[in-house]
Amino acid sequence: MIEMQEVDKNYNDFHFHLSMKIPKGQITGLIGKNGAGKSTAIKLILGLIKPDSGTVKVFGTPIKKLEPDKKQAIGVSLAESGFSTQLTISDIEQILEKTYIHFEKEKFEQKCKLLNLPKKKKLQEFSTGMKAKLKVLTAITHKARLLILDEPTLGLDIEARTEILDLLRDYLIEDENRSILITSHISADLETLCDDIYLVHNGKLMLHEKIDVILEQYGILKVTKEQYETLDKEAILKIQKEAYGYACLTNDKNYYLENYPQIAVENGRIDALILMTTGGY
Ligand SMILES: Nc1ncnc2c1ncn2[C@@H]1O[C@H](COP(=O)(O)OP(=O)(O)OP(=O)(O)O)[C@@H](O)[C@H]1O
Repeated sequence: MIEMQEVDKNYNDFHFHLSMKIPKGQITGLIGKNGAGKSTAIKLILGLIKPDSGTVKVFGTPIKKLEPDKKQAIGVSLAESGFSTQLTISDIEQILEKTYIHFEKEKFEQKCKLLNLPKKKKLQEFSTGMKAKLKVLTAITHKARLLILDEPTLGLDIEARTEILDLLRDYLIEDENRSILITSHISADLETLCDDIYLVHNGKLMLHEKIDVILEQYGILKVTKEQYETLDKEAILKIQKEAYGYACLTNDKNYYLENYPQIAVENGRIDALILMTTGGY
């Protein structure tokens, strides 16, 4: 669905370099702290900015050369909705109807009701949650095969986040060949949604792993200075100094659970992974 090969983009002192593959039927999470390069990746994929070198293909073709019907098969949700704040949902519905050949009007209206989105209010009167839901809704209601979502749950409370994640799950249930690329800076939401995770930091790939592997095999060992001295460090990826001793990131927690029963081992969670992989030594 998406293939990014050895792509470079330089902004003053920020150097982005990434290769990434998003196959059919998979939800891929692109995660990293603020300023890691997530939006840069999305803009490169959508052809909104040009790479300095490398290639980006969507459906096997550089985005600028995509035929119109293939462009219609991409659903996008970016930081800015692209709609004037003077518009209402009724206005937007008409725009979507004219823009997309496969616009699903009934589904759009039904979901607006379900999500309590008012049809007659102008966007400028919408809350953050309402705007976020509308952005995702416009991306999923024209039978897109690929969704590209930049921080769709940013700044939302748990209820609004759950509603958005449910929309995305329903979208995938409708057709298992669909794919989603979703970015987030710190979010446990992605653990329940994604199949695959790319973790970026300072424009570079720090980790690419299946979510199942992260949850089953990654862990953080909490060790005292004495325990640290005798610890087998073969499967330790990162070490961080703590008040009690050290926190050690491993991709083989079961080895430590079996061989060092006295050591406390926390399960690998995405938030902890971001902190450990981008800090420590
Ligand atoms: N047009 C631009 N000109 C110069 N620098 C830019 C430009 N766009 C982005 N950058 C820089 O690129 C870096 C990565 O920004 P990017 O928006 O991709 O990060 P991000 O991971 O999406 O962050 P956030 O979670 O805060 O949205 C930042 O240092 C940013 O200042």
